[in-house]
Parts: sequence; structure tokens; C-alpha cells
Amino acid sequence: MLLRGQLPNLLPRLCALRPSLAMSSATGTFTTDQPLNYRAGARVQPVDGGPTENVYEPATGRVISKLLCSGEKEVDLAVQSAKAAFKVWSQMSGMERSRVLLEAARIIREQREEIATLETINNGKSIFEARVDIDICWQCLEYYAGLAGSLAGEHIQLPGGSFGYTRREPLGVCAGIGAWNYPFQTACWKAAPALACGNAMVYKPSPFTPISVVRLAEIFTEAGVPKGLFNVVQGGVATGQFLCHHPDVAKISFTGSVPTGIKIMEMAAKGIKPVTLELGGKSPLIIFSDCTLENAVNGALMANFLTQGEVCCNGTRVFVERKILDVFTKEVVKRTQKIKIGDPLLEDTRMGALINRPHLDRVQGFIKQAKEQGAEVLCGGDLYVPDDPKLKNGYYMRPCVLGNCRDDMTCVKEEIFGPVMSILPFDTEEEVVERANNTRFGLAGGVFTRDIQKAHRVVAALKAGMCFINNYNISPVELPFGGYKASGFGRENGRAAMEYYSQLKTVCVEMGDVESVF
Ligand SMILES: NC(=O)C1=CN([C@@H]2O[C@H](COP(=O)(O)OP(=O)(O)OC[C@H]3O[C@@H](n4cnc5c(N)ncnc54)[C@H](O)[C@@H]3O)[C@@H](O)[C@H]2O)C=CC1
Ligand SMILES: C[N+](C)(C)CCCC(=O)O
Repeated sequence: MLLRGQLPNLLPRLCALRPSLAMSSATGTFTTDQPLNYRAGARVQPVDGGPTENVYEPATGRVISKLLCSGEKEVDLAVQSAKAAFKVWSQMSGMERSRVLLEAARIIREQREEIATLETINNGKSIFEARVDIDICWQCLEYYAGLAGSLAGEHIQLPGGSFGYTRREPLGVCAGIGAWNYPFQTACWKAAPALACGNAMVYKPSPFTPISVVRLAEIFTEAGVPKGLFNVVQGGVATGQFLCHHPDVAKISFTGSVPTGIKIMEMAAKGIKPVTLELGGKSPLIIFSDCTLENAVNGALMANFLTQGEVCCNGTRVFVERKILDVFTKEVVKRTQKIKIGDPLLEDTRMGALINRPHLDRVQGFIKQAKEQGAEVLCGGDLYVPDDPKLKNGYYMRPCVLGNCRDDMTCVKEEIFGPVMSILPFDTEEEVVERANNTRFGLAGGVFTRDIQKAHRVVAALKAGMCFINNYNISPVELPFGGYKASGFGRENGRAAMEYYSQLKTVCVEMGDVESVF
């Protein structure tokens, strides 16, 4: 096999030693040479594996696997495998599909520690957070299992005893393309509603985080989906393009950056395919002086520092009413300085490593530019070098709070996708709503206040798809999630997602004779 010999120290082969993974894994030990594509119910190497990419452990900078990018032939085989499984799965009742999805949820729950560990090793986020991510995944599958049985149309009476009815039908083979910040979760958010509606899926994770999604594919098979219902192709731009252009792909659900989202939409336009786009953001978090300060501070930390700040819906523009600017800022800085950075597999770590060196450099570049434009670094922003020698090549930085910010600064306008919070004072509600909406993005927004009328008034005025009152960045799977404006369209989670993975057929039934015009 191609990978044998390329990675001399392949022990422990944790994927192979599954049940004991959680116990035996430590930062700096994991490697795998298992194939990372999944097709027709099994791990496979791509038939036309193109360029090889290194897969890294962000905590140490070590290569943990090699990725073979799938070519056009492999993508086609995955789509054909999905097409065959779709024939079986789409004919099953919602209740039958529900049982399989519930079993998948159960297995994820059972293997929570193992999956969270894989996620931490490949993404760099803390194990504490990864466990929460995995909990959201099984909850998502449970939720859509619950909805699968109630997918139904309407009956509409027409004159003379005639009637019509609608059927909610699956679309066919759906393509899922994901980013690297929530690898397993993004796949679940797409697969759960897609499969509940009777679709099949070919999923392409980010080439930076290819590892955990293959476990999801194995779990679906173990749970009893027809072989080929959920396939994984690995690769970057070219593989994604083959998938989007494939004539048998009926829908594309994409999570990633705005520029790629535009390309996805262009490709979808050529094939008249529906798309769901979950894109970037630069969301506002508005702190009024009548808030509960401790909650607002906690909310600001939640809004900025989960997953090293690599979160699309982060509230990175923190607008603070001037009256409490000093006390809020002091408290936020104090709490930010206390965040424990380091080995993400340690229980008490709360911030791990950023995804890779180029991204860390990019985030550092934003901070440098912010300083040049007049922002003041109130804390952090510099590289963090852990004491543990095995972590010395990891991609760490200290979470950063920027003061003295203005709306026209780059750090306030552009998505940084790193642990960088910008604090902006405001004086009136009217002013802050206008400034909050003055962005091309519209993914999320938040408000902290004890005045319920003001809270509802402000979120009603925010041009954003996901708004929080007195909290931030929690993810109940029952609630639809998605953006306004350049942050995309379509929704994941909640009942709404069922709309985006099904199509409506109308059947008009004549009970009398045909009255012809001719
Ligand atoms: N709204 C949301 O739910 C989320 C949005 N994001 C956004 O994603 C970005 C960071 O993620 P990245 O992986 O760097 O984004 P990206 O846009 O570079 O890549 C996302 C995915 O698209 C694939 N891809 C890239 N070019 C493609 C092409 N031409 N055709 C088909 N596929 C292609 C990549 O391989 C990857 O799997 C941030 O802007 C962030 O805001 C990230 C997570 C969630
Ligand atoms: C889970 N949550 C809400 C923190 C983030 C989900 C969206 C993303 O993939 O960035």
C-alpha cells in the first residue's frame, strides 16, 4: 500500500484499536495509515488518487496521516454508490429510517470519547469542547430521527370531489462540503436532515481535517444504512469541483468561506442545483449597561474564544455601552488572561492550537495591522510557546482583546477566524443597531440587557440569521441556524432544514370527466 513505509512510526494505530483509543491516546502519539475515503460501506483508497497532502496534528505540528486527493473517477464511483443506496433508502418509511438514525446516535454517544479525541488531535481544539461538539452531533441525529416519521404532505380538496395532495420527496444524492473548524459536527448537521428525508450523501471534509468524518461513515454502516448511503471523498478544490459538477448530484450543501461559496453557487447554477451556503461572519455582540455584567462577560468569551476563535458565528465586534466600557473591558481582559492554553487533550485546557501555520500567521497579521491602524492590544495576541517540549511546533497564540477600535479598521470589518475580540464603545440603541448592521455579513448577533423590550426590539432590527439574547454560541439542534446577506442562505438544524433536503411534488386528482377546451 502506498502509505506503508511513508510513515515509519504508525503505532499506536488508534483507529484499528478502536475501543481502547481514548485510554491509549496522548498528544504526539497518534498516526493512521488507514484509507480515508469511504465508499459502498468500506474504507477505500481512491482509484485515481491524485496529489498527496500531509495531515497535521495542530497541537504538535506533526504529520499524522497522508491524504490522497480523489480524482474525477473516484468521485464518480462515490456518487454511483450513493445513487444505488438511494434507491433502497428512499423507499423506506420515515419510521424505518428513524430507527437507523437513532442507532447511529446511540453509537456516537457510546463512542463519544473516541470521536472527541480524534477531533481534538486533528483540529487542535480542547477535548473539553470536542466532547460538547460530539454531544451536539448525536442530539442532531436524534432530532432528525424524530422528524423522519412526520415528513408528510397535504391533502387539498378541489371542486366536484376532486382533490390534490403533495408529497415531500427526497432530492437524491446530496453533496456535503465542510470546513475544518467543526469537522464531525458539520458533517452531522448535513447528513442527519439529508438522510432523514431519504437522501444519500457524498461528503467532502476539509483536507485539513479528514480523519473523524470517516468514523461517521463507519457508524452509519454499523447502524444499518444501505451500503453507499454516506460516502466520503477526500481532497481540496479539485475534488470539490468534481463533486459539484457531477450531473447525478442533486444538491450541494456547503460550509466555508464567502469566496468559495460564490464559486459553489456558480457551479450549482450550471446544473440548476439547489444550494445551502453556510458562510463566514463578523457578528455584533451588543452589551447594554443594564446587563448582568458577569453574564455579559461570559457571553463575550463564549462569543469569541471557542475553538480558538475559529467559529463562523462568533460575535467578534463587541459593542459596549460607554457607561460600562471600563468595568466590562477590565473584567473581559482579566478573564481572557486566565484562559488555560496548551495541550488540547489535557482535561483543564480551554484553548488549544489553531488549525495550521499559515492560518496562525494570517491571524497574527490581522493583529499587527490592527496595531498599525491604532487599536490597542489589551491582552494576548502574541504567540504562545508551551513548556512541554513536544508542543513546541504547535500553532498556539494567546487570546487577544483589542481596545481603541473603530468601525473602519480591518480587524473590525474582516473575519479573522482566530481568538481576537474587538471592543467598540457606543452611546445609544439607535446608533449601535445601525453600526451593528453596517457589514456585508449577517450570520449572527447577540444582545445582553435585562430590559426585555429592548432585547426583542434590538434583535428584531438586527440583519442576521441567528440571534442570541443574554447568551451566545450555544447550539440547540432544534433551532434553525444560518445567515443573512453574504453569510449565505438555507438553514441547518431545526425543522427548517427538512425543507432544504426535500422537494415538493403536487398530485392533482380528477374524480370527474375531463372538460376539454378543444
Ligand atoms: N456559516 C457556517 O456555518 C460556517 C462558516 N465557516 C466559514 O469557513 C471559512 C473557513 O473554512 P475554510 O475551510 O478555510 O473555507 P474554504 O472555503 O476555503 O473551504 C471550505 C471547503 O470547501 C472546499 N473547497 C474550496 N474551494 C472549493 C471549490 N472551488 N469547489 C468546491 N469545494 C471547494 C474546501 O476543500 C473545504 O472542504 C471561514 O470563512 C468561516 O467563516 C466555517 C464554519 C462554519
Ligand atoms: C457550534 N457553534 C455554534 C459554536 C458553531 C457552529 C458553526 C460553525 O461551524 O462554525
